[in-house]
Amino acid sequence: MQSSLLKIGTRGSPLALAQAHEVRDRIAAAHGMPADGIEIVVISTSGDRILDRPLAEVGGKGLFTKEIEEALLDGGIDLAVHSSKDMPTELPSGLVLDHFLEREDVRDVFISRKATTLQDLPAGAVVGTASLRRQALVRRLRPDLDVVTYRGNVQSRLRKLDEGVVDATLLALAGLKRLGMADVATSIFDPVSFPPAVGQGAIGIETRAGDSRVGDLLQAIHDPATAKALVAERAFLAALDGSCRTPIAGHATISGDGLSLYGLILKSDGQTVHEDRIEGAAADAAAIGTELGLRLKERGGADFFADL
Ligand SMILES: NCc1[nH]cc(CCC(=O)O)c1CC(=O)O
Repeated sequence: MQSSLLKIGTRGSPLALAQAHEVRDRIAAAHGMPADGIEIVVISTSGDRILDRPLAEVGGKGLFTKEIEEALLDGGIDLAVHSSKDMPTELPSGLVLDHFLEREDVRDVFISRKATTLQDLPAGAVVGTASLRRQALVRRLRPDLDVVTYRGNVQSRLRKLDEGVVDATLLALAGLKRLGMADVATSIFDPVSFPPAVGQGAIGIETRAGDSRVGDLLQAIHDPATAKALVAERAFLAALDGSCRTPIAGHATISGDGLSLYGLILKSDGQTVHEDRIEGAAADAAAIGTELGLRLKERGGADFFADL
C-alpha cells in the first residue's frame, strides 16, 4: 500500500481525536482529497501516562507535547493538532504554531446537580477543578466555597458529581461541543466575570518551520482572525512567563483591523487580582500582547505567583 499523503499526529484522548478528525476532514474537503489518504497517528505523551498527580505539580504544559514534537521533527508526522490552550509559549526550534481553525466558543461552563449557577451553590459546597485559573476565579467570586483539585476525563468527572464527591465542576464549552456533549453543561459563564484561558477554544496546528507543502495545504482551513487573537494572547502569556500552572486569563477579540486584548492575573486565593485591556491594530497583535503582559507583571510584582 502506498504511504499516506499526510500524517496528522495527536494525543489519544477523546477530545484530541475529535480535533484531529476535524482537521483531517477539513483538509480533505478543502482539497478534494479522500479523507483516508490522510493518516491519523496517535501518540502517547508523558502527560497522558501520569494520571495520579495534579498537572501543576508534575511539571505543566510541555508534558502533553514532547513526544508529538519529536515525531514532527523526525518526520514521523507532518502536522500536529493541539488545543492551543495546552501549548507552551516556547516551542522546540524548527517547529511553529501558526495555523489555527476558526475559534470555537471561548466560555467555561458550570456543571452541577445542586445548583444552576456558581452563585447559587450553598456555602461550603465543594467545587472540583484542576485548573489554577478556574480555582482562583471561583475563590474570587465565592470565597466561601471549598475548591479542590480534580482531574480526569469528562465521563469520570460526571460520575463523581453523581456520586457526590464534588458538588460542581467546570469545563470549557468548546471541548464539550467537540465531543457532542454540550448538553451536560448546567449553565454557561459570562466571559467577563469568568474569563477564559489564553488560547481556549482554538485548535492550533503545529508544523515544521518552512514546510511549504504542508503550509499550502493548511492555508485553506486557516482562520487569520483567530491567528491574530492567538498571537496577542500568547505574547501576553509569554511576557508573564505564564503557563497552565499560573492563574492567568487572557482573551483577544478581533473586529475588522482592530484587536482588543483583556488580561487578568490572580493570586491563587482569588483575592489579589490585576486586570487591564489594550486596544489597537490587529497588525500589532504581538506588541499589544507583550505590553499587556509586562504591564500586569509590573503591577503584580516579581513574586506574584510565588505562592504556587
Ligand atoms: N486542559 C485540558 C483542555 N484543553 C483544551 C480543553 C477544552 C477545549 C479548548 O479549550 O479548546 C480542555 C478541557 C477543558 O478545559 O475543559
